[in-house]
Amino acid sequence: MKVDFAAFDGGLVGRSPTTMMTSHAVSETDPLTDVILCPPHHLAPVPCCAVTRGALADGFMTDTDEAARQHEALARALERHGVRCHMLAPSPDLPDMCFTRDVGVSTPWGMVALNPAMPHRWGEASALSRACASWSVPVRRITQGTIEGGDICVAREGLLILGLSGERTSAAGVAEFAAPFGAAGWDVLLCPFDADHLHLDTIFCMVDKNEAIGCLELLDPAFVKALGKHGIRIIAMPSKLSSSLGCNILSLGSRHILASASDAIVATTLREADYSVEQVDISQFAACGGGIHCLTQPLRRVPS
Ligand SMILES: NC(=[NH2+])NCCC[C@H](N)C(=O)O
Repeated sequence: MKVDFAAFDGGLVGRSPTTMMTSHAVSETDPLTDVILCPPHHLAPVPCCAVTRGALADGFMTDTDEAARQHEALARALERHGVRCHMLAPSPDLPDMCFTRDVGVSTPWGMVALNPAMPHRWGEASALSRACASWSVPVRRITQGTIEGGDICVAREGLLILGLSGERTSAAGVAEFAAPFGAAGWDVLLCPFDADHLHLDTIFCMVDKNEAIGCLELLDPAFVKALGKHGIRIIAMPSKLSSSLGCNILSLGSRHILASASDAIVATTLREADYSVEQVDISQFAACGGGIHCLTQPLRRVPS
């Protein structure tokens, strides 16, 4: 099937020569081949999370041109690593739409369109479903409760991790999303955390099959212990990275990491641990509550 990217008015349209698109991921750290992004044409600070409320109190206003430059640089960094970027068409009434992570997840059984808790984000899941239909990518939709992608970590084959702050992701959303994983024999670990941190991915992200970075003091001790039992080690990061979005990284696979330029400690620590790290400036997005992990929705990872 030939995909007509001319139908989209996103800033980077036409960059993906893909003819056949597939949604598939069994981990957060297998080599990434395809990602869904959305240009930040209509990015605006919505006072729906602690970080953005703080930015607004400090007088922050989005600089649309700068946000577009930063997003282009992120897309270029992904492409340099061989990742194909598929663009959603940004919608003027969806100010958080560039945070594509939150509205869909690729699983071993294909794409799941999620059910965001925030009313201003409901239209994003429908937009994703429409784009997937145009790409002939089948989509299953969550219908019970709420669940956002920042709380979902398909850690590795056999292990699903779900964040539960009680604000964005609900027990009913977790139950529906986790059901196929449980049925396939996967372990499901829940990580309760303080809603001030918005999503699990602001305080915990996988960097390799058996390794994660995390703001250790903000993570539930029982969760940390359970991860240890699964052989997953957490490289501790300072708690302040939750609000700077520094912990919110993307694994490109094979120990290659995209990280924010804001916090040198992530890059330094990971390089010392034998990762290669590329840093990009995402300050416009961080002020709106999201980082690199939030800006990227993996569509396909190929198990190494
Ligand atoms: N996966 C994430 N941490 N996403 C951040 C989303 C930020 C967005 N302003 C919201 O509050 O919904």
